Amino acid sequence: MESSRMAQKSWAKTPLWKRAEMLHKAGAILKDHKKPIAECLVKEIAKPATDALTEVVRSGDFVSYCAEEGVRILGKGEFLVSDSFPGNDRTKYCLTSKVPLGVVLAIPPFNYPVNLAVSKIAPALIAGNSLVLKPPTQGAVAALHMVHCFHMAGFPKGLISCVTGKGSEIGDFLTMHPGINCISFTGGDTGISISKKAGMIPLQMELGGKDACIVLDDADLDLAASCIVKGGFSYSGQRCTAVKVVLVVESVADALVKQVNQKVEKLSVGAPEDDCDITPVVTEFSSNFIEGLVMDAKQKGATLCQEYRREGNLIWPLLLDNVRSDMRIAWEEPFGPVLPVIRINSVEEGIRHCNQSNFGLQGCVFTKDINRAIQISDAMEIGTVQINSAPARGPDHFPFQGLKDSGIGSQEIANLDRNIDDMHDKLAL
Ligand SMILES: NC(=O)c1ccc[n+]([C@@H]2O[C@H](COP(=O)([O-])OP(=O)(O)OC[C@H]3O[C@@H](n4cnc5c(N)ncnc54)[C@H](O)[C@@H]3O)[C@@H](O)[C@H]2O)c1
Repeated sequence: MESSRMAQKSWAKTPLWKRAEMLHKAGAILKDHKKPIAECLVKEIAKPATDALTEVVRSGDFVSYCAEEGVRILGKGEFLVSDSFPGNDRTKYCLTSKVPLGVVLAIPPFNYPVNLAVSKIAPALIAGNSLVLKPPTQGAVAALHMVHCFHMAGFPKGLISCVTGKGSEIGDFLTMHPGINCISFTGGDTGISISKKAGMIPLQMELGGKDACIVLDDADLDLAASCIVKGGFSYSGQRCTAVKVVLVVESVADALVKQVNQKVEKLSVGAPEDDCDITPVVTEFSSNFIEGLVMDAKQKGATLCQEYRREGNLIWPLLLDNVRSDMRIAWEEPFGPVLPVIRINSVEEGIRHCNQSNFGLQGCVFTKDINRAIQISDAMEIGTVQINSAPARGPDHFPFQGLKDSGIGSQEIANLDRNIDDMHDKLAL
């Protein structure tokens, strides 16, 4: 904490163009080291090999993009005159510019230990902050390699510190430390408890989701089924933006379920090294939790479209049809390759289900009627709605944020000028 505080002071005085130059260098080095870092992701979090490489490359690109946008956004200030407000003559002038917050604590989750770390690190650094990174337990080795790339680019060590350890053991020390000036967290409900414990500092929270996919009777069912399978089962469903509940109008439900099932049968199940679609989920605890949700739904009468199968932490993809709202899986986030389908009698019923959730991250609507799609999107109380496309974060420069228990603030570079995580407005009167 002390070295971070000291390093930040001189970093804030480093010219903006120089900060950008170093970030560009770090982005390039990160991409040069994509293979060893991706190998860590494969071993540590069972991410399929190709996706692991994509995560590192996209992270390198994001660092460069941040440097570029940062120079533009932070290079500007504002000039105000007093007579634009009633009752004032032109006797006062106001100059504003952005200044850094200080030490930013960055806590990413296990599912994107590199990308979701970099998406906190790069905006914070370009804005003149220092970083204390607490990587997830699973993914810590990949994160250490990634931080090493920043050090190789010439960033002083104290500026980016990586503190490994279990969140349950070192989390409180870090999040409640008086030397922290901002917390940028991505993860589950832990974020809610952190927000209650943290002091009076800016918080940015990207938390869980229960992304609903509403399918109307006029939808292109083949497209909807492809997006549901991609959205629901990529990285074995361990994505905040995974489709986590399908709400389909009864008249097309049989046809949709049939098409989704046909695609589910084709998913490969096995090792991440073999680039299988479905790989083991992250922990035994997680596997047991997913199994609990499946068994609860089964007991209460859901239709299991495939046989439930599990070997260790490897869970075969499963579609659960005829799920009802008294089942846990209708509301809880499995973070695994199991996807509930709720049949609805009207679009309003689908919107109601979506809005009753305590989450409000993303969702999607499938219909050929774009006017209806926009009206439904507007009615869904969530951060982002995808029309005729699966929920997803990105491209990485798009703003991304959750409502309700899904988060506070938006992390993206497009919002750098409005984003209190990385800087605040300084007034010079
Ligand atoms: N909204 C988003 O952008 C987004 C993106 C990815 C994942 N997620 C969410 O993340 C969750 C899955 O990730 P996870 O299992 O790693 O989440 P998690 O909340 O268990 O852990 C997230 C991070 O918090 C740390 N942590 C744990 N206890 C802590 C404590 N007391 N103090 C400080 N840090 C602590 C963990 O070590 C990890 O680094 C899902 O709920 C998913 O929806 C959200």
